[in-house]
Amino acid sequence: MGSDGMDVGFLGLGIMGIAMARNLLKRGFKVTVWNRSPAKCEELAKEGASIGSSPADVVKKCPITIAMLADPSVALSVALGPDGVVEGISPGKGYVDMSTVDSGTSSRIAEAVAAKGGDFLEAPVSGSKQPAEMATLIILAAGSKSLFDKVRPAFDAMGKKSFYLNDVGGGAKMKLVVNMIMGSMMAAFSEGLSLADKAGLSQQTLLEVLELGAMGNPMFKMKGPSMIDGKYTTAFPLKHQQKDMRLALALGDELAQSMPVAAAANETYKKARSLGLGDQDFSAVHQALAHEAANASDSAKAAA
Ligand SMILES: NC(=O)C1=CN([C@@H]2O[C@H](COP(=O)(O)OP(=O)(O)OC[C@H]3O[C@@H](n4cnc5c(N)ncnc54)[C@H](OP(=O)(O)O)[C@@H]3O)[C@@H](O)[C@H]2O)C=CC1
Ligand SMILES: O=CC(=O)O
Repeated sequence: MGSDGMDVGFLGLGIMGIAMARNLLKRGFKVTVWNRSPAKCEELAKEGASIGSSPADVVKKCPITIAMLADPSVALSVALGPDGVVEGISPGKGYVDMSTVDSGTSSRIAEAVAAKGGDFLEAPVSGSKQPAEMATLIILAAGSKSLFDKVRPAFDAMGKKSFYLNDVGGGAKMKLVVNMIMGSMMAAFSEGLSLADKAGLSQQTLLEVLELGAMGNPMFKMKGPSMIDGKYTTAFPLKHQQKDMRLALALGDELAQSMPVAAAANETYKKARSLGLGDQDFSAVHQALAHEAANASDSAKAAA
């Protein structure tokens, strides 16, 4: 399916949003963008985008508006705040929020959009900076089925597979489960690298052993070598991974689902944030463990 010159609004040009909006432009969509920091809009304007003056302005200009924003409080303020999305909604307009948020946030936005006669779809994505650039995201949509069908060409321009997961909440919850697993895996991987190092083993050999067996996976393969070098170039900011752990744990609380592994991993991400690592890649959780190790060895020296 092609774009047929379809008009789409795009709010939020962070690491993910700028790559996704760029793919829409490349596939022939007419894109109107808005971002809190205007410099990023200028960058896309050079590639053919129009710039809206506020979220409400973008929604008024476009039949469908997509958002990719930091977290629940930002998603709520951009949707419901002054000059926000809901101010621009009128019957027939569609709003697609692709940010990773909890289902309660999504439902509040859905209700406000519906009250103005609009359609709402939540559509968080699995896949990081590179899949966003390569248009290979996995899209986890839920909400209005007719809006899902209408926005499908745009999803196809940004991703490799789109799931329709029924009522609002289905996409948000699926994304949180997936990222809770990813965050726990990364924390365990970081502990393993640190333990191997302390045990006098080659971390490089550990990577090779993992890769050859059933635990081999693209994430360890891609992130492992730079983690060994202590480099954490941001693709998925650690502060967002910790937000996802927190939201997944809240879902577990609500459903009385025991999640001891995720709870322990969350503590490590919190520690990493407290060390000022929130804007680095989530693999910098490895640094928090190195910090613990350095502190432990300082205490041992002091006690000796
Ligand atoms: N990076 C990744 O690998 C992935 C991220 N996600 C999720 O996608 C969403 C976006 O992620 P990502 O692009 O990495 O995040 P970034 O932190 O790079 O971008 C966040 C976006 O939110 C905007 N924003 C932040 N605070 C405010 C505010 N107070 N008011 C208005 N706008 C604001 C930023 O604007 P400004 O430019 O002005 O700061 C920016 O456009 C998050 O929910 C994240 O969890 C999902 C899959 C992968
Ligand atoms: O949310 C992050 C991702 O890589 O997916």
